[in-house]
Amino acid sequence: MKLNNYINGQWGTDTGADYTAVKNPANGKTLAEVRLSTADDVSEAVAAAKAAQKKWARVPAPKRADYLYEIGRIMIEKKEHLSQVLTKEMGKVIEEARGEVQEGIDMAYYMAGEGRRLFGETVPSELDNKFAMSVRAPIGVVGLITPWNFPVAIATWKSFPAIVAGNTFIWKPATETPMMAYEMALIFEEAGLPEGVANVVFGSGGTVGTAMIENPDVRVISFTGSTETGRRVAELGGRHLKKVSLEMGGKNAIIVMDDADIDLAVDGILWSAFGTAGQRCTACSRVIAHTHIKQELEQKLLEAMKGLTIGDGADESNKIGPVINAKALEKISYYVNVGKEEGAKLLAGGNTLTEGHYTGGHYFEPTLFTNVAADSRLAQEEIFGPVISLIEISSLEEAIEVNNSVVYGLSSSIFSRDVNKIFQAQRDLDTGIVYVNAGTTGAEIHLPFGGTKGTGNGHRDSGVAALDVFTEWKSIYVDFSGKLQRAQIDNN
Ligand SMILES: NC(=O)c1ccc[n+]([C@@H]2O[C@H](COP(=O)([O-])OP(=O)(O)OC[C@H]3O[C@@H](n4cnc5c(N)ncnc54)[C@H](O)[C@@H]3O)[C@@H](O)[C@H]2O)c1
Repeated sequence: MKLNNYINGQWGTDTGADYTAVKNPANGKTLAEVRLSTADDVSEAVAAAKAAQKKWARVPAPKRADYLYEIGRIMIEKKEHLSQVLTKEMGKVIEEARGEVQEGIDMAYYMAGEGRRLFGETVPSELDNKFAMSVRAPIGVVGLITPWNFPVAIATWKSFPAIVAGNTFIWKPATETPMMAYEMALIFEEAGLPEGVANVVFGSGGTVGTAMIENPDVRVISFTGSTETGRRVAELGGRHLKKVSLEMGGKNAIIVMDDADIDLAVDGILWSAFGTAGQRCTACSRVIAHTHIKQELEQKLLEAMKGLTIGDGADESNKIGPVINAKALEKISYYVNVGKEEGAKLLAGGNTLTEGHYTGGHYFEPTLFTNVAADSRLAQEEIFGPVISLIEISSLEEAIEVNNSVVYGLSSSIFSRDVNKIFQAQRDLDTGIVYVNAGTTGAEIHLPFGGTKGTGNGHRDSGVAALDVFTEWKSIYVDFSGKLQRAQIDNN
C-alpha cells in the first residue's frame, strides 16, 4: 500500500515520487510505504488551501461545526478499525489506542460546540453613540506539524479548532505514523469537507516542515514534538514573522509525600511511567519520594512491576507495547548507561528484549533507578522510554524545588492527604498541568494542554485556549452619531 498526499480533495498518484517504509514496531514488518513529498507538493497544497479559505471563512461557524459533528460520527463508526491501525503503526496497547481515538471523537464534538460560541466581547465605548466589540477572526492557511506518539489525538487538537474557526490547513504528520493521517484524510473526505479545507502532505520535517514554515501564505505553524526540533521551528518561524505555537518535551515528576496513600501512588506511577512504554510527553520519568516512605515505595513499586506484561499491543493481555523504533531503543539504553555511570542504583530492568516473541520488535524492560541525584543527566533529560528515576527529598519545599529544576514544565503530580500541602504544591509547581492524587498523564480535551519553560512558548492546545492559536482578535468600533467623534484626544 502506497500512501499519497491528500490535496484539494484529491489523492495524489505515485508517479515520480520517493517513498519510505512504515514499519510495525511490534515486529518490524512493513505495513505501507509513504510518500516523501517535496517543497513543490507543499506549494500545491498551500495554494489549494489558500484558494479555499476565503469561501470557508464565509460559511457560518455553526455550519462549519456540522462537518465536525459528521467527522465525529464517522470516527465513532470506525473506532475499532482506527484503534487497530493505530496500535499496528505506533505500538501502543490496544486499550490505549481506543482511548486515543475516543479523545479525537470527544474533540470533534467539543469543538463543534464552539461553532455556536466563538465568543468575542462587547464593551462600552468611551464616546456617546458608539458601539465597541471584539470578535475572533480566522487567520487563513495554517500549518500543523505533529509527532508520532499521539498520531490521532494531537492532530484533532489542532485541526478541529482550526476548521471551526474558519481556517484551512496543511497537516504534516510524523513519518513514523502516516497511516493514521491517511485514515483521517479518508474521514475528512467522507464527511464532505469542501475541497482544499483539509490537506495532508506526507514527508520529512526537514523538507515538508521547512517548506511550510517558509511559505508566506501559511500564517500559523502549530507544532508538537521535541524541544530540539521546536527550537528550530521557532527560529525559522521567527525569521518569517510567523505565529508559532509550540508544544514540546517533558521531564514530568510525581511527588510522593510521607502522608500519601502509597498503594494509590504506586498505581499512579506505574500507569504514568510505563503506559505507552513511557512515550507520552506527560510520562512520569521522575519520582520524588519523601525519605520516610522511600523504602516502602521502592518495595511496592518493584512488586507491582513484576505484574507488567510486555509484548505486541494488539494482544489485549499486554500492558506495555514496544517503543517506536531502533533509534528510540538505542537512546533508552544510552541513558541507562549514563545513569549507571552517574552512580544511580538500578533496581529493576535496564535491558532491551530481543528473543522469542520479542524478535524483530523494539521492546525495553520497565526500568527503575533509585538514589538518583536531582541534578544528574538521568534526572534532567527527556529519555522518552519506560525509565523511572527515584529521587529522595525530606520536605515539600525541596520536592517542589527538585520538580522545578528541569528545563521542561509540562506536567507534575503530588500524592498527599494534607490539604495545605496540596494547595501549596498546585501554586508552586512550575508546570502547565498539575495533578493531585493521580499520575502525570490523563489530560481531558476541554482543558488547556501545554507547558511552561522548555515545553512551550505560551500557547496551548485543547480547550477553548486552542482557539487563541487559530484566531486573530479584531476590534470593531461602530459610530452611529452621524458626526466625526474624535477619540484619542483630551476631551476634558
Ligand atoms: N507537549 C506536548 O503536547 C507533546 C505531545 C506529544 C509529544 N511531545 C514531544 O514530542 C517528542 C516526540 O515526538 P517526535 O519524536 O515525533 O518529535 P520530533 O521533534 O522528532 O518530530 C515532531 C514533528 O516535527 C517534524 N520535524 C522534524 N524536523 C523538522 C524541522 N526541521 N522542521 C519542521 N518540522 C520538523 C517531524 O517530522 C514530526 O512531524 C517528545 O519530545 C515529546 O515529549 C510533546
